[in-house]
Amino acid sequence: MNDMRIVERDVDITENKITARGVQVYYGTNHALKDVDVDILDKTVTAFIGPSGCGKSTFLRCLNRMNDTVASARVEGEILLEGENIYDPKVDPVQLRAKVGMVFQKPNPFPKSIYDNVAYGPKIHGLTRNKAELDEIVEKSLRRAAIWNEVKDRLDASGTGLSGGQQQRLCIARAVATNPEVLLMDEPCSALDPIATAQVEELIDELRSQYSVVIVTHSMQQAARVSQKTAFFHLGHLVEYGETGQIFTNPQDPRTESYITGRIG
Ligand SMILES: Nc1ncnc2c1ncn2[C@@H]1O[C@H](COP(=O)(O)OP(=O)(O)OP(=O)(O)O)[C@@H](O)[C@H]1O
Repeated sequence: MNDMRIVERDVDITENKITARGVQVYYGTNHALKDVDVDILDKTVTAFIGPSGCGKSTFLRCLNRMNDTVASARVEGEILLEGENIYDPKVDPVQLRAKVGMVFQKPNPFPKSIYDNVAYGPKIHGLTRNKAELDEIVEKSLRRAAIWNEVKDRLDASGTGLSGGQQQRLCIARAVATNPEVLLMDEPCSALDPIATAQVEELIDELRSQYSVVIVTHSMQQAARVSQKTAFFHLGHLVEYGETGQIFTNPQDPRTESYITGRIG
């Protein structure tokens, strides 16, 4: 793949956060993802785009072993997080998911207080020694998710009582509370109105100063607005990966061109 060579040439290898090589995913006999190679960079937003059913979410879920929870799913190949194989039997998937956090399509706060939603991860992973440290992490995470000012006076209120956009930012606060290295977002704005979408997109841009962010989106406009790198998937193949501007203005593969010009979808 030409674009892989461009990335390898232009980017200092130390900036690589995740390296995937020869990744195959099967659901029973359905070969859903075929021989995917990609380098996901640190402090970068990478968008996964492509028509429905092409394997975007499947690949995203490989990156924190969420596919482990699907009985029929089988993953082959190699996925390295900072050089370590995340599928090594020694790796605890729960610990992995603290390092590679995930935000889902539909905001899914726990039916607990706003405070407890954010405190949950640091508590189960033993990241704090006392209440003062936990308070500090909760505040820092809510600030990072740009929702602190809206909730600071009602931290004991239920997370499920917030608006959809606030719930999604609360879920982002929950994901960053365990100090992850990578944030995976599966269509994080699809249940949000345009104002909440704009807020979350702005937040994604801010988050990239600290994390490697990977976002699955159906919206090419969103991919163009928020990402620096884009990967185009089609029928289980990663067809093209490169600079977002280049993918949208000068795609190298005719399938990418057909998709971005609306001829396949
Ligand atoms: N839990 C599952 N069990 C069985 N097959 C699945 C499962 N999840 C996905 N698949 C299959 O894997 C293929 C890729 O699906 P996937 O959800 O990854 O695509 P996608 O590009 O994210 O699609 P969409 O944009 O519609 O969400 C499809 O053929 C789908 O039917």
